[in-house]
Amino acid sequence: MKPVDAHLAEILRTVRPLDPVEIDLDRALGAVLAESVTSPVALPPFDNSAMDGYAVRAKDVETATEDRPVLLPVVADVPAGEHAPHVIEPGSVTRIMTGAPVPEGADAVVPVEWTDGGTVRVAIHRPAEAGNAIRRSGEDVRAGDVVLDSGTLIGPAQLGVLAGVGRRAVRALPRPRVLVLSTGAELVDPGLPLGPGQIWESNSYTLVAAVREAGGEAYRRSAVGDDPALFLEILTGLLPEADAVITSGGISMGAYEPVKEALTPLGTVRFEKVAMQPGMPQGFGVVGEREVPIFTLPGNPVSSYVSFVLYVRPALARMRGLPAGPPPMVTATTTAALRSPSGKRSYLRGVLDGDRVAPVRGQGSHQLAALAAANALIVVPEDATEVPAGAAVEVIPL
Ligand SMILES: Nc1nc2c(c(=O)[nH]1)N[C@H]1C(S)=C(S)[C@@H](COP(=O)(O)OP(=O)(O)OC[C@H]3O[C@@H](n4cnc5c(N)ncnc54)[C@H](O)[C@@H]3O)O[C@H]1N2
Ligand code: MOO
Repeated sequence: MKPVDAHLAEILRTVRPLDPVEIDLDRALGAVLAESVTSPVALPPFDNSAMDGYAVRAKDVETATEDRPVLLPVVADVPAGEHAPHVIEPGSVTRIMTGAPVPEGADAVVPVEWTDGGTVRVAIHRPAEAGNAIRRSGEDVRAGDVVLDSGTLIGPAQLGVLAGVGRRAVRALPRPRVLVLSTGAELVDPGLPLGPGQIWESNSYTLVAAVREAGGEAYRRSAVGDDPALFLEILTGLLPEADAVITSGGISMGAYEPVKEALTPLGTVRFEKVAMQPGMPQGFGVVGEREVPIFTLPGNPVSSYVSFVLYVRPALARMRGLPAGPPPMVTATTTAALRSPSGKRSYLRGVLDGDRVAPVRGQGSHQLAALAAANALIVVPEDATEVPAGAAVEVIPL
């Protein structure tokens, strides 16, 4: 059987980062920058007020106290967005709002709370030091500064700075478009009634969600049936829109294995047994002229999700231009004894709580509810068949 690490290594050798494209800011969340972004202007672009209050000369208010406020005429109002250049003469002030340009001649802002709030004449009862509540031009970013390096993952704050430096679009690696196809004649979409021998289709829901969580855009085509020709027709029809394909089911030893039967003749997808449980039957390769990577995951629900975590998630990271490797692990103490088949790496479902992990009841690869109760996979190495309670184990948080 093929070792887990060898299977991942083969996948990561095959999968390439997507080509960068121009992406509008509104669609750029989760994309990875393929350019470094500089600011065309200083930020803030002009000296502006950090508070609502009065723009003053600090010297004019230096004697102000609660008992002996300084009385000054208010010569203008400066709301944010104002562009008329105001100048204050010694002994006068303007009203000013947060974000409004500081008038020429003023060197401090007195917050409204230190005044009587007057609009014609204001009584100021606390002095302000020069520079008080003024945000200087360029103190965030200078014109020409790099604000984001190439390779940066665009999250909410990065979108904010892109917009803040006036960018409408960026050159970036897009989020991979992933087609999720589930096969099986016994599958019925949730919401429809079950007939005899049928079950509700769940894998595509798990996998679509997992793709989205991993930064991809997912498209579902559920319950494709068990006919290899129809499977191939559907796959071929949807392939032009996909950067990667995930299938579930139809790859093991049964009489009706549509995925294996349809893809084996192409010669570009390999079906093999990987030394792991769950998830032993695996297939990986490329399809179509664009050599789109395809992950043919086993149909058992726990097997397909575990396979996603181990193989597809790192591959999507590589496609996005992010660091890609095995899932991060932490060490914990198992609260109960564990069993694992010899020669296979087990990924047991567990609940990780601090530095302790408890295996859940129900370790079958069909046990959806047990998977949903877990928040971690407990890794038992190939050479271990039993692990006593209290032993240290490696755990993959989910
Ligand atoms: N003779 C052998 N039989 C099996 C072997 C084997 O080595 N020799 N391997 C077993 C293992 S391990 C697994 S895992 C499964 C993998 O089978 P397939 O990938 O071909 O999947 P199916 O047969 O289509 O389905 C397996 C199981 O999962 C349920 N299923 C499938 N798709 C979905 C879905 N979208 N939503 C919910 N449940 C799904 C399906 O009803 C089956 O119960 O093969 C073993 N057999
Ligand atoms: O190895 Mo299969 O994936 O038990 O469930």
